[in-house]
Amino acid sequence: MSAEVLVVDGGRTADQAGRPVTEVAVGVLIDAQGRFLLTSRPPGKVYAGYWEFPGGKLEAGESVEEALRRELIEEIGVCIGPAHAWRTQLVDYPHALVRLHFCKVYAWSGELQMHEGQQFSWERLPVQCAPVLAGTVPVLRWLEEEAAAPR
Ligand SMILES: Nc1nc2c([nH]c(=O)n2[C@@H]2O[C@H](COP(=O)(O)OP(=O)(O)OP(=O)(O)O)[C@@H](O)[C@H]2O)c(=O)[nH]1
Repeated sequence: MSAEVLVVDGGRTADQAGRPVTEVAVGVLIDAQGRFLLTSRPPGKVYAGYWEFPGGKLEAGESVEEALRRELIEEIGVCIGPAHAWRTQLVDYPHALVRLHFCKVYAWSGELQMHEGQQFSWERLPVQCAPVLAGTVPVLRWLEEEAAAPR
């Protein structure tokens, strides 16, 4: 769990007081070879073309796991097994203040299908795709830390 706010684009001080927080469920899908899945943000969305972990906003009444399961079916065509809550990160973008709930996922069914015109890549550290979304960068650091000192 991280209490720090990541402030992105604009060079302002964290001005999150009073802004609504958008809760976002994000999946770190890890395959049998230890690779993780990154997808590019679809055309037409903010930060289109930037690479991120797949996921999306919680709808009213949804848990993080429910939202993640729904989003991944909608966006990449796979139905996930258990979502293991891992870390959270508050990110202050000019367009939104988001709380990212990162979950590790080791099991899913179905073949990857990019339903929104994204690209996908199974990655290892250091990642080869660029640019990476600012809110994704801390996750890569956490993965590095875990690789250096497995829990
Ligand atoms: N999915 C995802 N979103 C991230 C990550 N890192 C990060 O800062 N975000 C931010 O979290 C928010 C997620 O919104 P989204 O646009 O993907 O969600 P969504 O599919 O529900 O959007 P919609 O409103 O178009 O339906 C965006 O502001 C995005 O910039 C990440 O690794 N994965």
